[in-house]
Amino acid sequence: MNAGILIVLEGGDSVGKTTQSQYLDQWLDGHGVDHLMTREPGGTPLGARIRALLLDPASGGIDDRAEALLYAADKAQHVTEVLRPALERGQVVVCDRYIDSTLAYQGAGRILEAEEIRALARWSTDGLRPDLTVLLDADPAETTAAIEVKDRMESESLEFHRRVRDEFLALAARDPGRYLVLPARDSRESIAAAVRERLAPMLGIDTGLATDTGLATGTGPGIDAGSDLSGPDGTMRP
Ligand SMILES: Nc1ncnc2c1ncn2[C@@H]1O[C@H](COP(=O)(O)OP(=O)(O)OP(=O)(O)O)[C@@H](O)[C@H]1O
Ligand SMILES: Cc1cn([C@H]2C[C@H](O)[C@@H](COP(=O)(O)O)O2)c(=O)[nH]c1=O
Repeated sequence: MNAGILIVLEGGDSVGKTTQSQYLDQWLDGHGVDHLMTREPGGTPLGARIRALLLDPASGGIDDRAEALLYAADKAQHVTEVLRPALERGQVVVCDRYIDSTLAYQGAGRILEAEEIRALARWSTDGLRPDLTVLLDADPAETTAAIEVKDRMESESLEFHRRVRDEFLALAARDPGRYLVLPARDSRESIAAAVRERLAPMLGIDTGLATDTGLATGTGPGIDAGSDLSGPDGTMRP
């Protein structure tokens, strides 16, 4: 039985998961919520080495099933070493990618047998499911295709990334109570506000304002230069 809450950010490559993780991290900090930010693949020392293998274009033609098993190994280690202990401590855990990435990329993207991939994902995570998945949705022609230097997964075809997107949307449609689906090319701040609005009641945060950022005016976020978090005068937007 977990005392904590597992929130997952999902979506295709370059849809803005890291950006939204940073907003969320700052909001949780601002409200004094004991939380942990992590990601897959690469949320453990072993996972970091698996991630490097999986994403390096020099790894070349990794067999599809070998790829699925490497992602599964990363998950198993991450659940045991990081996710379960944090949830048992009662922390709010925010994870950049989780099971749905396996179902979407290995299942739909690589066209592996869906039931086998589901079983592998369940087994590797020891049945640990997210409390909420935030799916950032965008046409990969606008996101993945625009990446200048691509890793091994990002280098897959547009058709591959379209299958991935369609599977993410299908997973969300099957279980709408556990998903928040947001258009990934809306403004960064409006996406962050929608995430906060959904999470506040789950976390018992009384924001007072739906637009609450959890940040004091004038505290600078560590978000990239493309961010629209700060207003024209450098202060936080309300
Ligand atoms: N809402 C948005 N609208 C337009 N551009 C955005 C938005 N959010 C983030 N970006 C930009 O898109 C790029 C990718 O963002 P980010 O790194 O957050 O995505 P990601 O999903 O974490 O990527 P990856 O798949 O590599 O992990 C960055 O240049 C970022 O500034
Ligand atoms: C967890 C997981 C990830 N992937 C893919 C998705 C991305 O292309 C990369 C991870 O890169 P990011 O910069 O962290 O987004 O790996 C996957 O295919 N299967 C998975 O289970």
